[in-house]
Amino acid sequence: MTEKLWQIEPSGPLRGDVTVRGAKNAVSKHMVAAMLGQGPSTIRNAPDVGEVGITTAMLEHVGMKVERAGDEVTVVPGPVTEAGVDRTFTGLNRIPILMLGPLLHLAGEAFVPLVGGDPIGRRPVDFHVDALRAFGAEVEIAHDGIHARAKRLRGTRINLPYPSVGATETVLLAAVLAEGKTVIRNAATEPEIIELALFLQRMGAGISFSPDRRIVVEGVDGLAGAQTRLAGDRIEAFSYLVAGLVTGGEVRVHGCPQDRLVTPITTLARMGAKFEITDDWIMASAPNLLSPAAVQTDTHPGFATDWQTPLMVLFTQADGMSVLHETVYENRLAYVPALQSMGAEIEVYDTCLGGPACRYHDTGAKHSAVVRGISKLRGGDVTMPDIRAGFSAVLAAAVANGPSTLRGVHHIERGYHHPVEQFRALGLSLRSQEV
Ligand SMILES: CC(=O)N[C@H]1[C@@H](OP(=O)(O)OP(=O)(O)OC[C@H]2O[C@@H](n3ccc(=O)[nH]c3=O)[C@H](O)[C@@H]2O)O[C@H](CO)[C@@H](O)[C@@H]1O
Ligand SMILES: C=C(OP(=O)(O)O)C(=O)O
Repeated sequence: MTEKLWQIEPSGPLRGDVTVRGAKNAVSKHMVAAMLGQGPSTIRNAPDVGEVGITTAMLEHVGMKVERAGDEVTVVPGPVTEAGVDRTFTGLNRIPILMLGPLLHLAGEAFVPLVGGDPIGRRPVDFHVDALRAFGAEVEIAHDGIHARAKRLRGTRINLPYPSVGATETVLLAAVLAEGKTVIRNAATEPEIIELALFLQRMGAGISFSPDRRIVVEGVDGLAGAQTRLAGDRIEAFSYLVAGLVTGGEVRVHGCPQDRLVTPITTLARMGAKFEITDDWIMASAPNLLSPAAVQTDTHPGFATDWQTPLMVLFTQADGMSVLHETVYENRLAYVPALQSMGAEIEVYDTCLGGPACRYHDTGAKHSAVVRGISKLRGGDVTMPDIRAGFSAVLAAAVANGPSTLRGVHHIERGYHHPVEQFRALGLSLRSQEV
């Protein structure tokens, strides 16, 4: 078995232009929604990432046709040939759980294997299961996945215990073709949810947004195919802006609208970063040493958990003690030992630091961090545990004193569009090797 690894030499300030495409999750979810159309749907500005390949194979397995041409993905719905996602997809990503609702609409029954995604917490799917049961589906949880059955889903009232992104999407995908009205309370409002809802509306769904995290869906009898162009990935955009800042350089990110980055731009500006923002691009630079900060991750419009890992590396280069409180996933600081092994002075705690108590306050989960800057980082040999932690390892390697070897590169390739080319264009000495 060969392993791909990246050899990184610190190369001074990273400078230049990066263009981001749509988010890995957004493409996959639009593809799942497209299964419900009575004609083909086309999704533009799709990134060239591993995640799209996985989701393509899942859709093809159940009978859909998927065509890729440049940055376009076209889904041509066909009769469901297999009312379930194959067990070979177990653990590959989190998309199968979103296919339950659509498969129930199309085939009256569905099986999905255990979902994966990054190992950043327990990530249960109880909200999804409870919601589908509320729609009238019979759902049985087996050791290897979830079986569901329903003649016709009926609109219902769902009050999510937490504004879960995935569960809100499960409800949307079930509600659009359910009989009657569905009201989702405590819905997630992340830009990717709005983007998916707009696409469903284009397909003919009856969706309205109400104040206080409430979404109302009037079920319709059929949906048509639709076309859309995805907005740029806000996680990727933020990560490259930080790549410039952390190395004392300046990265100009194209393709991600400013309104997706309001919160982290303000966070970085409070630390002393200077921004130039136009309708087409955003550029960040740090003329002086950055100040430390206290940041708590949260659901939208708060500071997203997926922005946390690059910020942690930036904290190691800020002038003083910073605090990070992760409130979305209990195990999302599991990558900290890798940064510590490269010299980062970070301590993790099981208490809620720098913000009010969160769901994890008495669980023993180490979900707060205190970071001492400026930490002198040294090169290391690090295995990436997940996609966002992987990006932080690249940033740490870029500012370290000495070369680094990074393993587990497939995590980054699952979601970042052509990362080797992007980093090299910014001036990073990065050698990709199969060993
Ligand atoms: C494929 C995808 O879109 N991934 C994103 C999605 O993950 P994902 O949709 O899995 O994240 P959720 O918003 O559902 O999770 C938020 C919190 O709710 C909990 N929860 C969720 C569902 C459930 O049934 N029960 C439950 O307890 C989770 O464990 C977590 O603590 O949103 C996250 C939060 O913005 C992002 O970090 C991920 O990149
Ligand atoms: C956690 C993430 O992805 P997934 O939910 O697919 O694991 C992520 O994109 O940061």
